[in-house]
Amino acid sequence: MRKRVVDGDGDGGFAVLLDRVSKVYGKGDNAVAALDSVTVGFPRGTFTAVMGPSGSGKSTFLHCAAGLDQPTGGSVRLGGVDLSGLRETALTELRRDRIGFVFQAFNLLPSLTVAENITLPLRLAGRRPDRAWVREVTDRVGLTNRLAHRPSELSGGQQQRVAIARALVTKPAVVFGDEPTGALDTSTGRDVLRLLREVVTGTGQTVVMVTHDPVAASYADKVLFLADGRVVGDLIRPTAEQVADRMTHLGAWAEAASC
Ligand SMILES: Nc1ncnc2c1ncn2[C@@H]1O[C@H](COP(=O)(O)OP(=O)(O)OP(=O)(O)O)[C@@H](O)[C@H]1O
Repeated sequence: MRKRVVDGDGDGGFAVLLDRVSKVYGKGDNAVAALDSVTVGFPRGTFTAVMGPSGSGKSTFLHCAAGLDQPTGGSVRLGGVDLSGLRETALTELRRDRIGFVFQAFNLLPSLTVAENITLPLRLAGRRPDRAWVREVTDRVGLTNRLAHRPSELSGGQQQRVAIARALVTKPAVVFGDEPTGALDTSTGRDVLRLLREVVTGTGQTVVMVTHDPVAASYADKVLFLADGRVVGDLIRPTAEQVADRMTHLGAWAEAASC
């Protein structure tokens, strides 16, 4: 029997809920099933890392969960709202108001100052930035004395902290990270992970992060393992060693499966 997530009151405490989500790229002989009936819920106020071998479907998973890409089957619910029922404008608004993104490559606008980059999502939404809130967010990421600088005048870690402040400024329910520490050195990466951890512990927001790094994953409450577009296991309160061990086995399994 297929597994189903029971969702009593609309979202049942889940910030994001994927129910039998599939994604097939291409058609006929060229069809690739990047996600194969994935059912998983992310409870509010939790930090989840998503891991798996190259090509296992992590990016596709993140894009479908965040409403950046449409599944070919199943449904994604964000805060109780079924994304497949939304028109493009409503989806854009929902993403803007309820979701924050942090990417490996920071994706800051080089010609804008730090302050302008951070408040950009508010201005795009036609909302006047609340000075006290912007101050609090920049304080939290430790950038208050850099507000007039351009991204090129900052280190990689500082640029990623700007990106995190930009992701938090709309007070999103969920922050999605796509390898947020991938371009950073070890100690700067740890600062960013502590910050993401704080987002969950301090304000009860939900973080879902794709990573290749077992140490990064150990900052999460739970690690979800993907292989061949399916969820093949998880670890609760993982240590880096446990994650690395599981990844080694998954990697070997993926290699054997592709032979
Ligand atoms: N636009 C696309 N068209 C066709 N196939 C695609 C497309 N995007 C991804 N795929 C395929 O879907 C599968 C999953 O890809 P995805 O990028 O989600 O994996 P991943 O786990 O994020 O990989 P990596 O760790 O290497 O970034 C792969 O087999 C990939 O080749």
